[in-house]
Amino acid sequence: MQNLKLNHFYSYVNTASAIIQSYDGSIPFAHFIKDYFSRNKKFGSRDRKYITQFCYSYFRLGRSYPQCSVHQKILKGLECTGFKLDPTHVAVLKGAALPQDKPQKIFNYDAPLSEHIDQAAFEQSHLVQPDLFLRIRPGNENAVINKLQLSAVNFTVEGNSVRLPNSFKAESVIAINREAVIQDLNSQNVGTLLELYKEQAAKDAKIKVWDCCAASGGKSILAKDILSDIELTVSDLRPSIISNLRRRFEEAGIKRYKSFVTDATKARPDHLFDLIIADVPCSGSGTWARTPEQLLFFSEDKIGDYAALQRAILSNVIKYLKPGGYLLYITCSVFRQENEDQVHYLQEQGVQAIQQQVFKGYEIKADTMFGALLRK
Ligand SMILES: C[S@@+](CC[C@H](N)C(=O)[O-])C[C@H]1O[C@@H](n2cnc3c(N)ncnc32)[C@H](O)[C@@H]1O
Repeated sequence: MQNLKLNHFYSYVNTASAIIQSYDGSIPFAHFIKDYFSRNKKFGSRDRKYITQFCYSYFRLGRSYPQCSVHQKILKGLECTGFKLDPTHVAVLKGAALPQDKPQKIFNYDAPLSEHIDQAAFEQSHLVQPDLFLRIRPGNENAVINKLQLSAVNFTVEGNSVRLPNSFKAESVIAINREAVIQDLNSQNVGTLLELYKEQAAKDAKIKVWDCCAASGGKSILAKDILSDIELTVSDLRPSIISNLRRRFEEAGIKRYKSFVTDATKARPDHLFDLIIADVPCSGSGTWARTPEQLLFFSEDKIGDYAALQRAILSNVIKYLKPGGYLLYITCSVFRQENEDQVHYLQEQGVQAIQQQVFKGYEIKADTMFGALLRK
């Protein structure tokens, strides 16, 4: 990075600035910039890498420096993310100065955060991209570790979690979904609540599990790996999501399950469940170090919309819990309204909280998640 020729540096700042100014937040920035490069073929892979990095450095500052130009914010973002700027770099600002103060409004929302989240540390964590994580599936520990060793990538292993550099193409080395799943560390750690369920739940019959917001089935595969012998039902809102899930389950070797397309606020499954997993749609605010454009484009009033949708899903699905059945509520949000307040709401409906926890990712280069295990 620091060997970058000055004329290239200036050109990348100008291009990143133009891209940022044409982006309106309506699609993820990763898709937007991919599309931009596919329309603008003159950029080689090195150019694309730098321009992308320059754009993300800008977004990582969130709403800090509202008085500054896009060029100033790109340079300040680079400085805050470890690029050593000298006066020749700053010359691209054509006489304007680089702000000297630290970024103050990276995560600039008034809504209260969940308990025990260190606001300052959480805010600063957005300057760093989280790592890539694999969860090794049972029985594949040696195979996965051997393959990673042969690939010469730098990695660390803790239990069955593997931490890798973000640029690593895991699918070129590992049979993804069969041997290991790509899953953020704290999404994996939510599994501790499934372990708790396993300790507490009756063991006399096959556990009936409904993953009511299944997406491509990350939590279902986790549940299958932890609870083993389950009768699994999955559902989500759109057919395309369920067909992705089917593909993934095939790779994962999960053959026996029921799937259907339904709105979980209105779903009417034909039987009751021992365990419902509600990994609900949410602000995603615990994951914005991966998608820092959200720091600029997410508007606070959407928190209430998500909270209302979550409540509608919860108030419907708890009807399909057996008496004594368990609910695993999960978000990747840091906002109290989507987390503890929803647990409180469930308690008001007569569902008892067994354990709730913020899985903090901001000090360990991972996402922040919230999970609660409740019992009807
Ligand atoms: C956080 S994601 C679930 C992630 C998934 N559990 C995993 O681990 O990969 C939330 C999912 O809820 C789905 N969803 C949103 N609104 C819904 C609704 N009203 N009913 C059912 N699913 C919904 C979305 O399509 C999305 O796939």
